Order: sequence, then structure tokens, then C-alpha cells
Amino acid sequence: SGGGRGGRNPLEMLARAGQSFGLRATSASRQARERQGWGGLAQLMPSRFYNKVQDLHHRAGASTANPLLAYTLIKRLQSDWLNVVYSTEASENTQALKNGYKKVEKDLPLFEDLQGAARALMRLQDVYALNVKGLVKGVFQRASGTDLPEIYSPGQLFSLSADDCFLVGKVAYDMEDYYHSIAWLEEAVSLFRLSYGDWNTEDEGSLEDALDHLAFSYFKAGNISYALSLSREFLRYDPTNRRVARNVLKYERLLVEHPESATAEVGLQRPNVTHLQTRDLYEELCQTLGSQPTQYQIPALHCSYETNDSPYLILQPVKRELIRLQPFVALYHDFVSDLEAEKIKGLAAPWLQRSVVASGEKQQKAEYRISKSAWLKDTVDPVIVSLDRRLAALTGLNIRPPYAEYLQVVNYGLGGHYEPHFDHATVSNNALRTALLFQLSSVEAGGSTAFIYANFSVPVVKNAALFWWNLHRNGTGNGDTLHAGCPVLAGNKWVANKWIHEHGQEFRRRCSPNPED
Ligand SMILES: O=C(O)CCC(=O)C(=O)O
Ligand SMILES: [Fe+2]
Repeated sequence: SGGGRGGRNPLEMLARAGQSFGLRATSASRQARERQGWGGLAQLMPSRFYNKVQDLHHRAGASTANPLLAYTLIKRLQSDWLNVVYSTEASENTQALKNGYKKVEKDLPLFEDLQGAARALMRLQDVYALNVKGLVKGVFQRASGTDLPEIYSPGQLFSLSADDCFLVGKVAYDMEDYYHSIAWLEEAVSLFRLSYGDWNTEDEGSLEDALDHLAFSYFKAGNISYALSLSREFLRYDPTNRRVARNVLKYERLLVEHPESATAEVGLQRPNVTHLQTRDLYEELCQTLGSQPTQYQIPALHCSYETNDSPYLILQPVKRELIRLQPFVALYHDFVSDLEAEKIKGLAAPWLQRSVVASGEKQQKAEYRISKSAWLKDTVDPVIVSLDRRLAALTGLNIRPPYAEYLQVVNYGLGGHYEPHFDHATVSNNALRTALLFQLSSVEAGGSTAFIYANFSVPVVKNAALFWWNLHRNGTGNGDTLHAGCPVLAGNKWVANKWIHEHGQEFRRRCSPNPED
């Protein structure tokens, strides 16, 4: 990427700080000075000196008209600063900072985590059709063309910095995903332009870096005239960059050779994820509830108290809301208590690992399932035993191992999701007949469970258990059960899966030769 980051050198910063001191310390120039990177130096210098300088600059009416102030300003810039910056105290301070950092470094997120977080933002942008311009300002508004209301309104607006946007764009750029890199680098460039000359110690990128990446993204997307004007802008800031100068010549030549490309409309497409043929349907169901028939339309869809003729449930029947008949999907409200939910999350937390998916014989991480999960045996705590007992009573099924899986606790964080899939395909020789999804938390936005072909989604209802049959009564998979966990837009989603196998239920659930049953 382009070089020429301004102002990494503390002396350069001093020079700039001196220029901006000007002749009078008005409050506007004070603000400008505060953004000039004094903060970055604060950690390197004794706080006494820092406070002294800060105080001088903040003093109302401080003016170089006063010869004493003028003298000390010049002395400060020529001598004091050099002594401070090159003092043993400054190097001891940076050493202490570095040592402290080294101590916690192993517990800090990896670059892979940061990339994942950037991808999560892009996923939310896509699945919830969010407008990047708004998102950067902290507003979750829909991209134009949809008349859907704001999907999430945070209590407090939080906006992203130029460098925050740059990094998201850079992650997309490195994946050769110019659709996303353009959207995010556009924001980075606009914000860097606004603050040009102010340098933040913590920033990774600069206006030049953002222009460089954005120009190349536009070139790759076929918009050569825009790539050219961005590259020219780059050269205004960094005229000696030969690579970008060569690019300018190349773009100019291309425009002469293919003048039609200057005005060509560039229709940038979202990168196509081939394994997701149902993408549009899936995203629509994440944004809305889909086609939810009411009980008035289908009287069989009603709420009831269920005991399943089990003595165990007579005194405390389960509250069932029938959601669909084909495929059969029911929501059992208050199936777990708050206390049980907290207990289960607490038991699983130390064991959480990045979730995997079946890939042939192996299990591996996949971008289409982003969550952490842990398996809990019923021996770890009586809470699991009592949950199993209630489940067995309700379903009448044999849920002892090996006839059912252990409880799988799943935690979805930032942008966590599980794209459309079948559960029954995951264990080939011992199909998973039913799926039960216990909802151990609520979420602030997003995170619904969407049934793609059946065209509806169920929002997260805390403490409820979502139930469906994955298999027909004849033992074959029910293709209508294609389902997904939508990305969590705000909050932290906890669920627990219980999959009950086909084998072991022979005398408990009748089979049927009818492939429709
Ligand atoms: O989290 C969800 O809503 C769905 C989870 C799921 O389908 C699974 O874990 O297999
Ligand atoms: Fe699933």
C-alpha cells in the first residue's frame, strides 16, 4: 500500500504543533491543537511537563504578544521538547508500556479475530440491508429501496472513525471483495479527508492508504475514471510515490484507448456465495417474520397446555404454541426457567470452542457457522438431568445416549450466525429425527431462526424451546426443514441444541410408509 504516512516522527509532530500554535490561543485553534497528536505524546512524557504545556495552551488570552510567552514557546519547541523526548524517563515510560502490553498480549484478540469482526459488520450490512453511510454514523437504517423501519436503535449513537472504516475496507480488499471494500473505503476516505493533518497514534491507516486502496478497488470494479481521480488526489499528498504515478499513467492510457469506459455504469455485485442458493429468501426472513399465518387462517395453529399423558407434566403442563403443521414446528414457552438458563450457560462457558460443521468424515470451522459451542453431559449437573426428564416426558422419546446427543450449548456473538442447513444430514448413519432448540437468552435485534422453504422465521423467545421433526415418519429427511440462525445484530444469543436420533424410538413413535407424514 502507499507509503507516506504523515507524522509518525515525533519531531514532525512538534513542528506541526508549533505551526498551529499561531499567534493567539483561541478556543478553535486549541481544539485543533488537541487533535494534533499531543495525546499520543502524553504517554511518553512526564505528566508534569504535559500538564504545564496543556495549561499554557489552554490559558485564555495567552498570546505571543507577551515576550515572556513568546520566548518560552520558542524555547519549548527548540529545547524543552527535545530534552523530554530523548530523556531516559521517556524511554522508561515506553518500556513500562511495552512490558505491560506484553503481559496481556496472549489474552488479546488475534488478527484473525479482528478480521472476523470486520466480516461480521459486512455480514450485518448485507443480511439486514443496512446502509454503510448510516452504519458508520451509528444508525442502523436500511439501504435505499426498502421501506422497512430501522431495525435497531441503540440507546446512544456510536460512530466509527476513519481508521475503523479503513480496516473493514482493507479486510474486504484483501479478500478481493471490491463490493465491500469500495463501500467502506469511501467512508474512510471521506473521514480521513475531514481530519487531514491530525494524526492519531493508534491509527493503522491514513488518507493516502485509503485513497490507494479505494482507487485500486474502483479500477478492479471497472471504474477507471474514478480510480484515476483518486490516484491523482493521492499524488497531491505524496507526489514522490512512483507506483501510484505509474498507475495514473496506466489509467490515463486506458481511458484514451477505451473512452467508453469513462462513462460506463459499473454495477458492482455482492460477491456471490455459491453454496447459498436461497440467499435472498434467507435474508428476507432474517429481516421479517415471513409469512406467518394466524390462527384465524389455520385454526389448527393454536396454543395449548401439553401433558403428553405423562404424570410428570400433569401439575405443570408445557405451554405449546403451534407455529406450523408442515413441517411441524412448535414453540414451548417457559420450557426452562431463568435460573436453569443461567446455570446451563455458566456450566458451558469454560468449555466454549469455535463451532465446527461436518465436512465428510471430519469436523471443521466454517464461515457459514460462526458461534462457539460446548457439549454438556447429563452427569455434569442435576439441572441437565431435570431438563432431560422434562424433555422425555414431553416428547415421549428415548433421549438416553446413544439415542440422543448430549446437550450442545451455543453462543453467538458479534454477527454470529448459522446459514441455511439441514440438521438431519449431519449424521449420516444415524439420522437426527428431532431438533430442540432451547433459547437461553434474548437478543436485542436479529438472531431469529428462519425456515427457508417453509417461509417463516421465529424470533428468539427467552426460555422457550423450539421443536421440529427433521425426518418424515418413513425415516427420510424432510426437505422443508431447511433452517438457519440469522446473524445476531445486537446482543448475545445463547441457545442449547438437543438432537434426538431415529434409532431407539422404534416403539415410541410410529413410522409410516407415507412419505408425506
Ligand atoms: O441458532 C439457531 O437459531 C439455529 C441453530 C441451528 O440450526 C443448529 O445449531 O443446528
Ligand atoms: Fe440446525
